[in-house]
Amino acid sequence: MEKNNFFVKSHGLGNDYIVLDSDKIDFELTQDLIKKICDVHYGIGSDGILVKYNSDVADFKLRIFNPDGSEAEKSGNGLRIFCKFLYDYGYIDKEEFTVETKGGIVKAKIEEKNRFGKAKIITVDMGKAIFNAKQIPVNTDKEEFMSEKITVGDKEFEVSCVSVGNPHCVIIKENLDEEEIKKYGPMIENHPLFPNRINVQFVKPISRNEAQILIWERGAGFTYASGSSSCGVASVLVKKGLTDREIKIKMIGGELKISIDEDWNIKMTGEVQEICSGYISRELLE
Ligand SMILES: N[C@@H](CCC[C@H](N)C(=O)O)C(=O)O
Repeated sequence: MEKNNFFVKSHGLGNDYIVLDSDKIDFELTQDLIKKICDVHYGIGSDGILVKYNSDVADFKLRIFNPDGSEAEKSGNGLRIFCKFLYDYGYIDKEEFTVETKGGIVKAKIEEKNRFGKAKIITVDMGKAIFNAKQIPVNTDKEEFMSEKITVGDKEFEVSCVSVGNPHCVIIKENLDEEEIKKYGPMIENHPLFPNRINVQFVKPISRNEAQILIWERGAGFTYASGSSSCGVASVLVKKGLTDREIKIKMIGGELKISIDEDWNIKMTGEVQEICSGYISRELLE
């Protein structure tokens, strides 16, 4: 196989990722190189990097890197973008297949194609919502960490934590303020309660089936959308009895449909779009 350092950049609702095939790159993806590739001025620019590997337990294996070089267990937009790449670039001709991630094996389904015959709307079975504090993980003796007050800088927040493969800290608000999440998001992400750091969401429930959210992503910062955040928020809203089990999560970048069954299995459906493809320059790699 030719190692030509081919990449594809796509976005899911403005949350953008670069996809690489581990068999087609001739460089080591170090933390410094990940930071450089994700930087919009010195690299290609993206909210993260997705790398394809072969799997022994699923059709494919995916590793997900944040722009600070850390590795994430799961990513909702990342998974839909990765599945589009696999389908569009002929790695698979079935419309349903499985992907191994650090946060578990997921099932994906291409629901709708665009006028070019490429994948457009994808559903991913994201796995189960986990509320057990140790598994999230949260540094606490409590069994779950729901509706708990924590102090962050000069402010107190009521937080509810959940894992959907990766960890989330959900805060229900009457009004959503971008400046506020940009100020407190990084402090909550790095709070001593969260040994693996955490993704942060501010949520305004709108109805039994809709909520608006703002996102501060672990390792990435303020993003326009996040699939796993949408799943985390929906799980907390259902657990608190604030919404039904079919919920539309609205973000700056667009909407995702989330559905959660009685056993806390989560399904996420939404769009993806390719931005560009190319070859990473030798000059960037040296
Ligand atoms: N954008 C993603 C989440 C990516 C991983 C996250 N930053 C983490 O470290 O857990 C999504 O769409 O889910």
